[in-house]
Amino acid sequence: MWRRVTSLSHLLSSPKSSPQLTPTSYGPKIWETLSTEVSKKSGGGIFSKERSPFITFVLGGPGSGKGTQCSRIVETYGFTHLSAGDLLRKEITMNSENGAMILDTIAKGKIVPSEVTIKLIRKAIESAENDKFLIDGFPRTEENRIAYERIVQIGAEPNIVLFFDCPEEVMVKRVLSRNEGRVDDNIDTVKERLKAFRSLNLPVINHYSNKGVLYKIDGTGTEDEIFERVRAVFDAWK
Ligand SMILES: Nc1ncnc2c1ncn2[C@@H]1O[C@H](COP(=O)(O)OP(=O)(O)OP(=O)(O)O)[C@@H](O)[C@H]1O
Ligand SMILES: Nc1ccn([C@H]2C[C@H](O)[C@@H](COP(=O)(O)O)O2)c(=O)n1
Ligand SMILES: [Mg+2]
Repeated sequence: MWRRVTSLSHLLSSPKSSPQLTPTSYGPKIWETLSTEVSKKSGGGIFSKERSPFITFVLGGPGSGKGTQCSRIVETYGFTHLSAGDLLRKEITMNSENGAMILDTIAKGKIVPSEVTIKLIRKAIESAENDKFLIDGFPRTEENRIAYERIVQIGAEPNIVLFFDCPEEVMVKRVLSRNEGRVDDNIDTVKERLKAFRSLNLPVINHYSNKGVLYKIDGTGTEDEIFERVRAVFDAWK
């Protein structure tokens, strides 16, 4: 298991309330004890004492650079990258049972019901052998977050939450220059996605800030400059 080895307090986002749970306040030993107790009582979430992976949620508005930075983290630190958006888009491509509903929702810049997204994430985690995951673009809403906590049960809190903080005009410019044929990369849908980000995702980000696990990263500058900021977080764990 990765343990934090260096102080990161200068990177932690300011908590909204106190007292705070900081990453050091639940070190591996106490964690193992708690996991065992919960495991005896619970009906079996996807993690167990034998398997409690290191989970990083990667959050930020549309075009804030989540996917780009996740690729760099994968290369450097060996995480498995699970993008909620990519998992949903795959359902559209495969013309699955929910494919049409997902397409309609994404095209409108809205959020897909949590039970659909969580099933895809669950399946992806269960079929991977890695013990380090980057879950990109999830949880997007409080409903997403609660759905995750229900299926995970043990270790419901992520170890780290990265938040790429970026001005809206920079995000819009990046999304509109992305040339990947995404149905939601147009100005009308981007406006809706920004609205959804402000009203639904910011409360989730605040939740993790209050829990003391949020690392707010300046998402402006070049990809290399941003990755240097990301490295400061991951190099402090091993
Ligand atoms: N630092 C950067 N400077 C300029 N362009 C960037 C930077 N980081 C990413 N990009 C480009 O901006 C676009 C959006 O980046 P990316 O796909 O990583 O964002 P995202 O947060 O995953 O967005 P979404 O939520 O829409 O999936 C991409 O075309 C990417 O190549
Ligand atoms: N938890 C999620 C993640 C994504 N979606 C939908 C809505 C997003 O606008 C779209 C694209 O996601 P992205 O690739 O930008 O992360 O996918 C969702 O409903 N729930
Ligand atoms: Mg992305």
